[in-house]
Amino acid sequence: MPQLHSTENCFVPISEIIAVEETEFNKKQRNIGRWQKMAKLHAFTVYYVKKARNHRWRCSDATFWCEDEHLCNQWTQALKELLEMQKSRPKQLLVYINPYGGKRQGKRIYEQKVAPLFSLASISTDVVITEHANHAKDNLFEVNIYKYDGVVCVGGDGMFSEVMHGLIGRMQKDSGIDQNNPKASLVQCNIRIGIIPAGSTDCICYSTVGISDPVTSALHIILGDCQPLDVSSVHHNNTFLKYSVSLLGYGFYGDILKDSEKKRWMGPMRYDYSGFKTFLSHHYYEGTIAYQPAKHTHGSPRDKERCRTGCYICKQSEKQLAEQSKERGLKHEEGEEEWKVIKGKFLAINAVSMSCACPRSPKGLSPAAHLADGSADLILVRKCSRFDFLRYLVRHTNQDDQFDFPFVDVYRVKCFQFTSKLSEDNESNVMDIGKKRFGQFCRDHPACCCSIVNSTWNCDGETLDSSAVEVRVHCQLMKLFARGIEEDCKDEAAHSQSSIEQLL
Ligand SMILES: Nc1ncnc2c1ncn2[C@@H]1O[C@H](COP(=O)(O)OP(=O)(O)OP(=O)(O)O)[C@@H](O)[C@H]1O
Ligand SMILES: CCCCCCCCCCCCC/C=C/[C@@H](O)[C@H](CO)NC(C)=O
Ligand SMILES: [Ca+2]
Repeated sequence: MPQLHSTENCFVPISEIIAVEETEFNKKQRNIGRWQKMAKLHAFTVYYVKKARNHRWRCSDATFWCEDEHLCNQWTQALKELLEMQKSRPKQLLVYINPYGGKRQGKRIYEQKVAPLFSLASISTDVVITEHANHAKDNLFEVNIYKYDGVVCVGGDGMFSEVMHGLIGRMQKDSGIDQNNPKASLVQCNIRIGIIPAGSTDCICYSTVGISDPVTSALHIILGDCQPLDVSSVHHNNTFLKYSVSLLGYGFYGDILKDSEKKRWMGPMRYDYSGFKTFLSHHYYEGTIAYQPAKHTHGSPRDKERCRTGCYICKQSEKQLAEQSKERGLKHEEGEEEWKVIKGKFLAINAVSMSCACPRSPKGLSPAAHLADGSADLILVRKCSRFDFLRYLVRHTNQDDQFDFPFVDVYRVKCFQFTSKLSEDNESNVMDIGKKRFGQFCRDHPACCCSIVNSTWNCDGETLDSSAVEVRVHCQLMKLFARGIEEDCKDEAAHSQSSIEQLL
């Protein structure tokens, strides 16, 4: 009876095999004398995902060989057929590379680390190297997107945002939905986006995969992972401004972004420089926030549990969404629910639809936020001393609870509106013109850092023009090639049922 031998003893679920290839078996590689006397050997190599520490994935391989050519072919054929049955895997991808994102390494990263893996997995690609901002977004309105199984962006959060706007915008256009209507039920986008991180913050990649690593992300794309994602729409006066999936930040994060845009030449360091400058300036802003609590979801921003692969809370929201679309026509009760109103002076107003974990802040701005529960966490940091604000910021980087301060409030919301004091004054026409012209800072208290100019909104790394905004979370509006952060990758692999070892 002919036997199959292998170079490695390993246990690999079919779902984690990248490719199977016939191999030239090189006897010289094996320094065992008796092999020299053997008849011609036939071999095939299985490329598979090896899970390393900290959510990092690598491509590993094991070669199997035997003397019987027929047996070897049967194995190769059977494995290839099993791979063909993995229907969620992409075959054709549209790739956009921002050559100027982050440390300007996007093109090199794609060519050296990602393209060889896509080619190993027999994925065909159309690659566009962007020539200017909005190139990818505009292009997505022109190409036949329906022939692709997914769109990949190589760059940072800003590049992802472009691709997301292109895809969501295109879906609404093709379905006749008016994006300017803040109450419109948007059409879900089923074409998945893959992110190859090559930016400065890479928060969306980190929060959905657990690491910013191009090879890991490429492997998630190859395996055909699928992670639904909440998207917030931002409007001003019935005009659509932007979509957001990570941070919508007014005050501190808005000011950092505005300052850092002038320092793009610094690369990722610009955020540290502008962060320090903004921290020292200690500006706070007056305004009114009205929000509707997210009553449909059971979680709370103060939960100890985190959103992880297969998250129960996100699954519940998915079920609710499916029920809602079945009952289409029966309008749901958003308008009837009560609005809560908060007025105050704030150093930062942050609304996050996901944790916003990134290498700078590994647990994120709201560690218990969910990727796909149809809600955002609204974090209000009220006027406090510089020292207290520093304590708050430092808690983004350690294990302590960043919401455990008397000057920080957090709410899980499904929609909110913000109006700055300045625009309220403007609208009610009681604005003192002298204030507008001369006083950048509060004339009553010159040293109090109370800014009577508006801050701007940082929307996933892009500045918005209006300070008054209306924001609504659209549950699971789009999908990524990701699976959320895994609890413990190694254990999961060891417990999987479908494996080569079982087949052997
Ligand atoms: N060829 C290009 N030239 C100039 N700008 C571009 C080009 N291609 C894309 N962009 C724009 O560059 C902006 C920033 O890119 P990207 O997000 O990749 O890097 P980053 O800003 O360094 O990283 P992060 O967003 O993670 O902080 C994007 O908003 C995108 O619109
Ligand atoms: C004195 C210690 C201060 C440490 C403060 C660390 C906090 C860093 C938290 C960064 C969160 C970033 C959230 C993501 C925002 C992105 O959308 C955006 C675009 O990439 N990035 C930024 C920096 O605005
Ligand atoms: Ca969410």
